[in-house]
Amino acid sequence: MASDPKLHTFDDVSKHNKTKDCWLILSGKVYDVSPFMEDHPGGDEVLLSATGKDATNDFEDVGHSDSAREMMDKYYIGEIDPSTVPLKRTYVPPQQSQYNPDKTSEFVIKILQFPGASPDIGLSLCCQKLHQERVAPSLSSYCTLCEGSVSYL
Ligand code: HEM
Repeated sequence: MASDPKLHTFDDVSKHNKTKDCWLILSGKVYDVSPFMEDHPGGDEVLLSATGKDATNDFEDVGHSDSAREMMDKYYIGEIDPSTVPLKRTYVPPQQSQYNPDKTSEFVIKILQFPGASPDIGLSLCCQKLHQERVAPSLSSYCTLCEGSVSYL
């Protein structure tokens, strides 16, 4: 009767992350690829960078051949205990910073002060967007983009 495969914890597998001691997790299985490091056609560095995580996607992205997949049996040493694998982190986007009209004014002034800036470009502050139009600056005007009355700097 075949014995049950050895169950490895994620932390235990992750400790094997050196050139002469390298274990990988691929599709729930654990491989000790230490004897293969020098011979791996993709080099040893990619194997090292695939330690300490589920490397299935990295392995599949390369598009390994059938013969590469057959070779894997030689290095199989057991299964990963799924309950020990850390949950995937979800990306939480940083909070949008609040719009600060003062900063925009500073920005507009900087543009206007930019050497070589054409004197016939007026920058409107309508809708708090920076619409740039080739108009002669005047105190107030009508913005065709926002369809509203605006002031030009
Ligand atoms: C037990 C695990 C692995 C075995 C037996 C293995 C075997 C092989 C073999 C035989 C090749 C030659 C091309 C082919 O026949 O597909 C290859 C290429 C390659 N492998 Fe792996 N590999 C393993 C894991 C990995 C992992 C985890 C990575 C991580 C990204 C990786 C990255 C690469 C790369 C970048 C190449 C070169 C592809 C190219 O230049 O076309 N391999 N591997």
